[in-house]
Amino acid sequence: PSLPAPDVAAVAAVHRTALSQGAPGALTRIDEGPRSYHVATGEADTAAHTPMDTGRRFRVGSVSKTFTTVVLLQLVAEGTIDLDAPANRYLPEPLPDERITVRHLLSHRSGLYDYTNDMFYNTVPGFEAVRNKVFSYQELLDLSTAKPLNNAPGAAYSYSNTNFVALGAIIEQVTGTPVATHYGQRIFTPLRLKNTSYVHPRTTLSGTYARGYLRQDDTTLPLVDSTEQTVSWAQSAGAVISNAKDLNRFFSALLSGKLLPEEQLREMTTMVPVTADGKQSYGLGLRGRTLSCGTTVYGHTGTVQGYYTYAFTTSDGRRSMASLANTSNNGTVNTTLGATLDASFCGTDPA
Ligand SMILES: CC1(C)S[C@@H]2[C@H](NC(=O)CCCC[C@H](NC(=O)C[NH3+])C(=O)[O-])C(=O)N2[C@H]1C(=O)[O-]
Repeated sequence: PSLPAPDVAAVAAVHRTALSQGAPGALTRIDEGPRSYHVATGEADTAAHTPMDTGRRFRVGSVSKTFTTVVLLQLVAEGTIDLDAPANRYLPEPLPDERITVRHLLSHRSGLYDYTNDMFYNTVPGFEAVRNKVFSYQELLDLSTAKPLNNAPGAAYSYSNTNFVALGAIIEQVTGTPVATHYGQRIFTPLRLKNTSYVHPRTTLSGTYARGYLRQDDTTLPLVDSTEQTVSWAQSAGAVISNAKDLNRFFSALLSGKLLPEEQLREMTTMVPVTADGKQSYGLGLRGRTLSCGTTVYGHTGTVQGYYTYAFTTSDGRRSMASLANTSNNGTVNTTLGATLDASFCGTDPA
């Protein structure tokens, strides 16, 4: 069944609301076959007063988790990794519970504590303390395993960056190759994602990009320019840089079966509800959202200092949308930006 046309006016209204709530700028790009729709609002750089445009690159945060999942599941398809094996079979140093499997990591059911809870408890001091730091995977895993598991492995969904740091460590341990090489060879190059990169631990963005602005916990204080950082606290859990066109191409290719064999795509899109209303779900490195019109879209969200991202596509990959607001530590903006999904896929503003 064909979807109603995107409501571009509603997308623009969502952007205006996000700006009224503190975002310097916002962009949304929708792609459907040869057609693309562009909405850009506000500023990409508040010092230079550079207007936002939909071609600009940005830090995608946890949307990186879906890229990591594609690499991992390609290794599963190649017979290198067994989804239901203990993660400890593939890690250089063991996690504290042998029952944690690779699948638990991909579905946030391992119970591993998320070290960013402590790292960013105080938003700006926490960020300033790590923005130029380079961590090893093991240092991040050690921060997590210093705390008890949130739940017994497999017993519950508990989202944790630690899971995708462990998966990055597994990829590098079993292949002897950095994740950056796998992202490039397996995804960026074949899909011609010319505006997508993994440059950890470099702190700068290349090409044309949106600057990111972190709101302080004391919201009366000015925004902090958080554009330059290593994102070493996240790496395979959050350090990819991309733009809206590339994210749309990535998620369309993924859901239309161009990146994974059928068996692995089926595993990835086997969704488990994670909200009481069942409208939000998680599969393997993939979020599902059932929208106001009943359409379910698949993708991921991202929160990294100065950048909120939504990147989703339809179950057949025919229509994709990527939205960015260049601020963070502002839950109101993050929730508001999510309404671009309904405007883009349901053709209505849910308000
Ligand atoms: C589950 C999430 C929301 S959090 C997770 C990951 N991002 C982080 O873990 C960063 C957390 C701190 C970010 C910071 N917040 C604070 O410092 C608050 N004290 C800010 O807003 O810039 C990502 O991305 N995921 C999002 C996701 O998957 O959507």
